[in-house]
Order: sequence, then C-alpha cells, then structure tokens
Amino acid sequence: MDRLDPTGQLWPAYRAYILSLKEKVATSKRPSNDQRMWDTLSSTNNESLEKELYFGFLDFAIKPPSADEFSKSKSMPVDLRYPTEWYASARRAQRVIHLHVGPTNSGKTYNALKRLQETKNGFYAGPLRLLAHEVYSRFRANGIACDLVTGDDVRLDEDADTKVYASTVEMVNTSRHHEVAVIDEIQMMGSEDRGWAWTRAFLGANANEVHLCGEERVVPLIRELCASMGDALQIHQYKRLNPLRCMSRSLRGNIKLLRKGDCVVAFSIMELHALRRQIELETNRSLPPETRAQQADLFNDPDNDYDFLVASDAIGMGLNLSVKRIIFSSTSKFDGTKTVQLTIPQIKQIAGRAGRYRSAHQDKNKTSATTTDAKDAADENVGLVTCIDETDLPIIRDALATEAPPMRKAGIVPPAEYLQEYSTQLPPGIPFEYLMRKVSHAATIHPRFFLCDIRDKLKNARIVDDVPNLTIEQRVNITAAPLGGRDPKHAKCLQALSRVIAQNKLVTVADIPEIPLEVLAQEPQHERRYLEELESLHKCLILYLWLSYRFTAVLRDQPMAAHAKDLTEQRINLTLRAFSANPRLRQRLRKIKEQQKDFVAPAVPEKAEAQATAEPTYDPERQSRVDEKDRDQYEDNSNPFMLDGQADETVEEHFREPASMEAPYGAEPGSETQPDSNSLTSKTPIHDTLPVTGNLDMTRPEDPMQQQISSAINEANMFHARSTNPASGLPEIDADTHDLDMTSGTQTADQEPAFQERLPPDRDTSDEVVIDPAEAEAIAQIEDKEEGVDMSTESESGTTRIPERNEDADEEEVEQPKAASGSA
Ligand SMILES: Nc1ncnc2c1ncn2[C@@H]1O[C@H](COP(=O)(O)OP(=O)(O)OP(=O)(O)O)[C@@H](O)[C@H]1O
Repeated sequence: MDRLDPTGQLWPAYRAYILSLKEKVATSKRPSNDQRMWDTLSSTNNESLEKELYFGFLDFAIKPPSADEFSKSKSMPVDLRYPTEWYASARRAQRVIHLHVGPTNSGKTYNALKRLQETKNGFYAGPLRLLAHEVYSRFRANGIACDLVTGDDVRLDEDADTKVYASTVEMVNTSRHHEVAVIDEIQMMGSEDRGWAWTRAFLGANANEVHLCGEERVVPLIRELCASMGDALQIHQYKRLNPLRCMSRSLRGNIKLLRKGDCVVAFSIMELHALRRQIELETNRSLPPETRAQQADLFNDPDNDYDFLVASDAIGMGLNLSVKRIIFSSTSKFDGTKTVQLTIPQIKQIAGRAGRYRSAHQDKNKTSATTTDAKDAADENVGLVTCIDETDLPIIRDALATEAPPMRKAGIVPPAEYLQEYSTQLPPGIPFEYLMRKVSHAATIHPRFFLCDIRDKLKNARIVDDVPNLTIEQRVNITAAPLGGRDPKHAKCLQALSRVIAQNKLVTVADIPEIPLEVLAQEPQHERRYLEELESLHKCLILYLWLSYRFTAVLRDQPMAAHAKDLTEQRINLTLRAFSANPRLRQRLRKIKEQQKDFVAPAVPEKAEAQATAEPTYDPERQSRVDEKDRDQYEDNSNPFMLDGQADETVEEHFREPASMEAPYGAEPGSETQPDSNSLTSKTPIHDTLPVTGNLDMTRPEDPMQQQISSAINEANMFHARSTNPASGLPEIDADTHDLDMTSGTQTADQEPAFQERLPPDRDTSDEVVIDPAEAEAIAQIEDKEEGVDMSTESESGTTRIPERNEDADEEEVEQPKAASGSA
C-alpha cells in the first residue's frame, strides 16, 4: 500500500471520494464509475467490503484522480476482437470443415468417428469424461491404439507411436498436427461456462479435416467463422435414425408405471437418489455399487439384469444408451442461483436419448448389423418421451415440436498472455483477482463472441491470493482448478496444494493434512455428516488429481489419489443409498417443486443467444455494472474472464512427440504423466447414471490398496503428531498454517521439468449436479425429524421382478401428429 501511496496523500483523497459518493451519484447524469462504485459498496456485505474498498483504492491510486476521471473507463484496452488469429498453426493449415448437423441419434458422431478410425491420426473431443472414455474404449476394442486425456485422468497407450486420443474438449491439443479432428456437440460453443473450450477447439484444431457434430442451429455461425478463417466448409445433414415420440400421458406420479428400458432423468443429487430409492422400493429393485461407466455399459447390454436407469441430465450431452423411454422427473432445474426452466435444446437433447439406434455397447462388442438390418430394428425401436408429473408434459411436447433459434455467438476467454501483459503494467503485488477483473472489464469483443463466466475462477483466485511466490502462470492454472461449492475445507485444501506448488516441494497425498483421508478409516455410517465428509474428501482428491497433471514435479502421487477417490465414491454411493431410503423425502421434494413452479424463470436459449439479440456489441461499462450488481459482489457475477491457460501451445506434454515450435516449453515427452493405469479404475463422474437391478452387494473384497491407504493415513497421522517435535527429524508443520517445511527428509523437485504446469484448464462442469438450497433445507429438516435412516428397508433380495405391464402407460398412447419426431 505504501508503494501505491508513498506520499500518504492518496488515502485522504480516496476517503473523501468514498464519503462523497452518494452525493456524486445523485447528481450524476450518466452511469459512471461513481455509480458503479456506489452500487458495489451499497450491496456489499461486511465480509467483502474491505476488499471492495481496497480494489477501489487500487483503481484510484494506479491512475490518480484528475478532472472527471471517474467518468472515463480507466482500463487499459484488451483487444479480444480477433480470436481466429490466436491459433497460428491452425491458420496455416489447409482445413476442410465437415459440419455434421441433425437431431439427436442421427449418426453424426458415428460418421465423423469413422473418418478418425480410417486415418488413425487425430482426436475425438467430447463434452463428458464418460464420452471420451467411451470412444477410447471403443477404439481400443477395435485394435486402434488410443490415449485418453481428461482433466484428472491421462492414460497413455503403451504404443509410443499412438496418434489418436480421446479427450474432453478442454484438453484438445492445438499445437500438434493431425489428419482428423472430431469435435462433438459443437453447439456447446454457446455455453455460458464452457463455451470457450469448444470455440478454442474449433478455431485452434490443427488438422486437415475438422469434423464438427451438433445441432442444426449452429450452421449460420459456423459458416461465418469458416469464411473469416478461409476454411472450406462442407455441411452434412442427417435425419433421426428412428422416430421419437412424446406420449400423451405422464406417469401421473406413479412410479409403478415404469417399464424395463426406462430412464428417469433427475436434476439434482438428492432427487436422483430419492427417485432411485423410490423405484427400488416400489418395484423391488436395488443397486450394486458399480462405477458409472460400468453401469452405463451394463445397462446397454441387451442381456442385462437392469430394468431402469436413473440418470442426471448430463446424459443429454450425447451419451449413447439403450433407452426405450425417457421420463423427465421435472422440466426445471436449479442453476446455482435460481430454479430455471429447461431450454428447448436441453429438453430435445435429453429426450433424444430415447430409442437409440445402436448403443455404445453394441459398437464396443462389435455386434454386426448392416444398415438395412439396423433400419428394420429401428422401426421397433421408437423412442418415447414422457414425464412423472402431468404438468410437465405440455412443456416437453412444445419443446420437441419447436425449432431452437440459431446460435449467434461463441464463448471465449482471454489467452493467458493477455493477463501476463496486463500484469506488467500494474505495480507488483497486485492481487490476481483484481488483475482478472480488470482484464475482463477492459476487454473489447467481436459481436460474434462473448466472454464466458469466470465466477469460479475469481473465487479460486481469491482463495490463493495470500499464497506467496506463485507465478502468474501458476495462478492461471490454479484458478481453473475444479473446486465447486463453498466448503471452507476445499478452500483450505486448494491453499495447501498451492503452497506446495509455490514451494516446489515433492509431496504425497497423505502429506497434505487438508486432504481428510482419515474419513476412509472410519466405519461407514449412515449420517449426513459422514456423507458430507466423504464428499469433501472426494472433491479434495479430484483437486489433487487435477493439479497433479499440471504440476507433476510436485504432486506425483496419482495412483494413491486415484484409488482413494475410488474408495470414496464407493462409500458415497453406499451412504446415499441409505439417505434415499426415505419415501417422505421424495414427497417433500415434489411439494417444493410445485411451490417453485410459480417462480421458475422462463425458458430462454443459452444466455449467449439472448445477448445476441439484445446486445450486439460488448459494452464493458454495462458488463461491469451487471457484474457488480450480482450476488456476493463478484462472487457469482457474470464477469467474463478466464484464461486459455496457454492451452493451444502447451498440451504437447501429454504426448510423446518432441515439442514443436509452438510448444516452446517442450519438456521431456509425457512420461511423467503416465499414471499406473491399473490403479485408475473409476474415472467417471459420480452421479451420471444409476442403473437399478436386483442384486445388492455392499461388501468390498480385500483390497491391498486400501491397506496402503490405511497405512498412509496412519503414517500421516504419526507424521502430524511427531512433527510438533523438532527432534523427530521429520519435516515440520507450522501449527497454525499447516504449512509444510519439506526441506528435511524429502526430495526437492528443483530438477523436475515444470512442463506439466502448462496443461490447459479443464473443468468439466457438465457433470456437476447442483444442489438447490431449498432441497437441502428440506432434506435437513426431514433428517432432523427422523433421526437417521432405517437400512432395513434395503432390498437384499437377489431377484428382480419386472412390473406388470400397465395399460395406462402403454405405447399406444403415443401422441401422434403434434409431437415432433425429434428431427425438427
Ligand atoms: N450407420 C450406422 N450403423 C450402425 N450404427 C450406427 C450407424 N449410425 C449410427 N449408429 C449408432 O447409433 C447411435 C447414435 O449415433 P450417434 O452417436 O452418431 O448419433 P448422433 O447424431 O451423434 O447423436 P447425438 O447428437 O445424440 O450425440 C450410436 O450408438 C451409433 O454407434
């Protein structure tokens, strides 16, 4: 502060300015920084008031006041108008863009992947880990060497010449040249949070052929972007392979009307599990604790023992399932701040999972089917769509019959270089959060693009702002780490891991006391507190794994972390089963939903599209006003800023090829990143799909890794206990901060190449299920009243009983001409 105010004169001037703000705003004729500051301060809670005043002072001091200076933007310009120019290699390539468009289940991805399979050189990029995994497994089953690259899981094929990888879209390597690139669900370029990843993959894919698969509404935007990049464009239009129909009736709340092959889609964790349990109770089914990838695969097996699938809405992102009928549990969902109506594209994408032409299981197991055979089968495979409650049916019917408006804008984030450059113009020691906010406010953007939401990044930036000695580049990566939620334990874990990174010291998972591994040593309990502890541990382990792929020199304990994550997922599933064994919970949730119906925000296309019609050009002033009015002062604003994480130039390290000109950080090929694949068993998100079957096996066979973890925990506990004794010779921990001093007895990582720090941010928020506070509150109340859950209601029966076919829910009830076939 002294550095900013060496003469001590700015503070009094700033104080006077703040005190006069109210008056200034009242007399001001046009919106100005005065107004912005006033709005910010008026709505800031005490907690963040100090920070707002501090940031306000930074603005004031960095550019000292002159006449009417507050009415002008004080930001240095950040020119983001030409994202197509950020990817030099792609611009040099002679690209042909193949745009595969059509409704769901029309074979778009199938045909694009066929090209990739032919060339054996390129990548598939999809929205979900599960999809990347599906392609990875399918290719390997077909004898094609393939790597898997997702944010917290990298598996490299033994064949060092592997030229194919399946990844989540955030992990696309734009510096390496390929024959074929396949980018799935391209309409997600319009996603408020993750749109930047699709835009980057599309603009930056360094390939001769780029295959984009998605909805028809992207055509005008892609056409325009291709023209601006000089790429040739070929559009391939598809029709649904089998019909999709909306039924004329819902289940009218009667879960007993479910039939084999049904998939019920829920929109929150508790609803997911309450529904599952209700189905188990009312139809005599129960669930084995399998991983979701196995579950989806098993469900797709025609000879499976599963009858129903209860899934989160993540299945809408292109998951291939053998589902005869999709049943919406609701047509609204909690978006993190409020309950909103599902959009038309969302409803269509979810509904489109019904009546899949051919599932991933069949592909993986190479069940032969000619196109003619398959067409015959398709006639019997009409997809049906309905919902649990009658009130949702008209909404679904209308959505299926409506064309979504064309997409107008693609999401972007400023590349890290912009942050670096901007930071050089500010005095040293300026908080990173302030830097991010300044860059976003200063950005100018082309009308065909919008800045993605950076609330989570700002939150991370704030958490690690006090961690000393982190470079801007390290902060960029850390701010992109998946944290989620507001649990202070996760914030502490992120701080601890960031300190380790800043100190460049090698540590194991058990060395970080903020990763609460101890919970795995406890006997499983069916209590809310225990569940929360498990979920907390799970998030910490995901965080560790995610960071471990970017800071390999320091965080090298991937096998242990992955296995602990696996165990945690099993415990969570067991505990959630107990939680959902409560029919009253579902009833209560339903009531809440009914009450909320009155307050549901109207269905709008993605925010970007709304912006497209409302606001053709970017207005930093307006944007910042919107941002600052939002809740928690910047905590959850739509302040658009996030770094590309040098991503396009730096993913080289995943792969074995030497660094190219465009990957100047070229380190050793990615051997460091290769985890022990045997130990990485569960790579999929927790709450994707939950098949219901007749067997329940809650025990776990003896597990050597579990023993290792227990001994690691014991060791860690011992380590903590002994660390207070300097004479022990073990590394010391600061009693207050838990800072590790690893100088004694541990290997420093100085010699390790830090190349992994340059992996791109990958935050697959798609599979995160947000808990509505109203639901959480209801659940807490019910639990309080009932004090625990009776596990005796669990079905131990090993048999399944298929419910009798019910006339009410029969197929003949299909709504005929009104419901679109999904090919709309
Ligand atoms: N010609 C074909 N022969 C055999 N199987 C096919 C064929 N076309 C598509 N399929 C299978 O049909 C299913 C749906 O195809 P695909 O995933 O390509 O559809 P899509 O249009 O990309 O759907 P979505 O938009 O929902 O992702 C997949 O299981 C795929 O393997």
